[in-house]
Amino acid sequence: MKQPFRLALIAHDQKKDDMVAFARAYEALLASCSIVATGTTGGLIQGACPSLQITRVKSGPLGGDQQIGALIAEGLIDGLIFFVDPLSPMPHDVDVKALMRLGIVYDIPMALNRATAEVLVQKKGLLRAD
Ligand SMILES: O=C(CO)COP(=O)(O)O
Repeated sequence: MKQPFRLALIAHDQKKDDMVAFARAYEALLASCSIVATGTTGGLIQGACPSLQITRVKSGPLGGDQQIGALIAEGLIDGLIFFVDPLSPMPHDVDVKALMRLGIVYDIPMALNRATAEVLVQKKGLLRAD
């Protein structure tokens, strides 16, 4: 049986509206995924897209980015969509960098803006490698 694509979704505060709009636009495709999200992002997406199965970890500044990084290191995430705010300083900037670093180390598809996220969901088709 085909295993669901394990997708992590994260958005910084200034990008949350964009993430919710993205999730609504692709709700039917995302519904086939097993989604993990940071706390606030996950709550907003869940409210807008009731059909999605979302597991929420902690909020980013409280360790959520690190939790998702640990899932990547364990081989439990197939792709990351992280709408990053490039214009605001973040208290947890080191966590954000560490998460992106692990995405590179483990070579998972990692979209940091909507244009790339669209390519990921449309072209890659959210298919697992295994
Ligand atoms: O801060 C974040 C990512 O760095 C996101 O966390 P929240 O989804 O809890 O706002």
